[in-house]
Amino acid sequence: MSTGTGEGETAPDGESESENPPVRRLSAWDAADLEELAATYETPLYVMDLGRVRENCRRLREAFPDADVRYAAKAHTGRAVFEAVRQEGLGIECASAGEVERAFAAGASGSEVQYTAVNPPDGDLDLVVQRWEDDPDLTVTVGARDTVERLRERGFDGRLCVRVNPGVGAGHHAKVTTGGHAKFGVPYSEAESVVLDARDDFDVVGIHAHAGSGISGDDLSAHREVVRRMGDLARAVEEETDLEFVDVGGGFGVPYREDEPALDLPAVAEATREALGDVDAQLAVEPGRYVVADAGVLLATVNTVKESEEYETVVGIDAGMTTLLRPAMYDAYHAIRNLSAGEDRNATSVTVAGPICETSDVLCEHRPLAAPARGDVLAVGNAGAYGYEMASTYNSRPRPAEVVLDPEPRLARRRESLAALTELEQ
Ligand SMILES: Cc1ncc(COP(=O)(O)O)c(C=O)c1O
Ligand SMILES: N[C@@H](CCCC[NH3+])C(=O)O
Repeated sequence: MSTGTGEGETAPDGESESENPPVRRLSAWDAADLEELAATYETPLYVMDLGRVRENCRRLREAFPDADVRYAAKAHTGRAVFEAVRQEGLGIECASAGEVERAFAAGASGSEVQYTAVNPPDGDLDLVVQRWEDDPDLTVTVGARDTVERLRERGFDGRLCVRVNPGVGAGHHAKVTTGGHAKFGVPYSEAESVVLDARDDFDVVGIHAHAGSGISGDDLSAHREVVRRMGDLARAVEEETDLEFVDVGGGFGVPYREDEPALDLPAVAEATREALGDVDAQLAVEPGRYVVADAGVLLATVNTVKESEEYETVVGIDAGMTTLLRPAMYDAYHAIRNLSAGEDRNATSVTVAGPICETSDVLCEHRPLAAPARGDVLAVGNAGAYGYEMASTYNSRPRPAEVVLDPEPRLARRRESLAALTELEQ
C-alpha cells in the first residue's frame, strides 16, 4: 500500500520537497488507501505509517549527529513503533515501569533504556530495580531526593541521572509545561548538591531537564535558557563527576495546522548546541511527538448530520474524546479531512463531535469541511502522538483498533471488545 504522498504534495513556502520532508500533512495521505483501510478494519481506526516514523528518526539523527537521541515512549508505546525507532538507532525514554517492560518486550536492552521516574509508586521502583539487576546498563533518572533515597533502600547503586526543574517552561499549553512547576525535577537551586551527594552511592552518569511539550520554532528563548542552565550545571559538577550526557529533554513541536510551517530542526539543533556551550559530556535529546505525530491518522465514520437554523451543523462521528483526547484536554487543533467527499461537495462550516456524553467531546468547531454525509469517512491528522496512548474506555467505549503500514497494512492492535470492559470485575 502506498504510504501516501499522492495529492496535496506541494510544499508550503520554505519547506523542503526532499524525499524526507520535515512534515507530512494530512493532505498528503492517499484518500483511497485510507478509505480502503476503514472499510477493511472498520472505524474508529488508528493508522500508523512506520516508514514515516523511520524518516522522522533519521531527520532527528541528521540534525543532532553527535547527540544521543532517545524516543520518549509516552507518545506512542506500540511495539511496532518501538521496533522501528530501535532500528533507527534511537534509545527509549520511559516514564513508568510499564513503559520499561514494553521496551524490553520489544527487544530493547538496558543500555537503550532510560527510566524517568515521576513520583514513582513502589511497584515501579521494585520492577525497575529488578530489571537493573539483570541488566545493569539501564539508567534511572530521578527527580526528587526521595527517589534517590528509595533507590538506595532497594540496593540500587547503578547508573543514575538527576532530573532538574530548570525553572523555565515551554509548550503548546499550560498543561504540558513541565519546567517551572513543582512536580517535575529537583529545583535548580538544589540540583548541584543532589548530584554531588549522589556520587558516593551511585554512578552519576547524567543530568536531565525537560521544559515542556510542543515547542514552536517561533520562539526558542525558553529552550535556549533551559539548555544554557543545563550547560552551567554540567560545568559546575564536571570536576567531581564523570557525566556521560546532558539530556535537555524533548518537546520539539510539529505543525498541526495545514498551513503552519514545520519546525526548523537544524536551527533548533544549532540553538541547542550554542546554548549548551562546551561541556565534557554528550548532548542527549528525547523527543516523542516529533517521531510519531505525523506518522499517524485517525479514521472515523460519520453517523449523524444535524442541521438546524439555530446552530452550525453538528457532524457526529464514531470517534470521540475517548479515542483522541487532545482537543478536549488542551483545545488542541487537528486537521480533519472528508475522505469520501468528491469535488461536488461544497465546504461548509461544521462542528465535529463524538459519541461521548460530555460537552467537551468535540473535535472541532467552525471548521470548513467538504459537506459531510452519513457514512463518510473522516481522517484526523497528526494523530500518531498522544492519540491511542491517551485513549480510555470512558462511557464503556472500547478502545479503537490500530493498523500499521510496514509498508503493507497489518493489524497492530485489535479493537477492544465489549467483553474486555468487564474482564477485571470480580
Ligand atoms: C521527561 C519528558 N521527556 C520527553 C517528553 C516528550 O515530549 P514531546 O513528545 O513533546 O517530545 C516528555 C513529555 O512532555 C517528558 O515529560
Ligand atoms: N499529552 C500531551 C503531551 C504531554 C507530554 C507529557 N509530558 C499532548 O498531547 O500534547
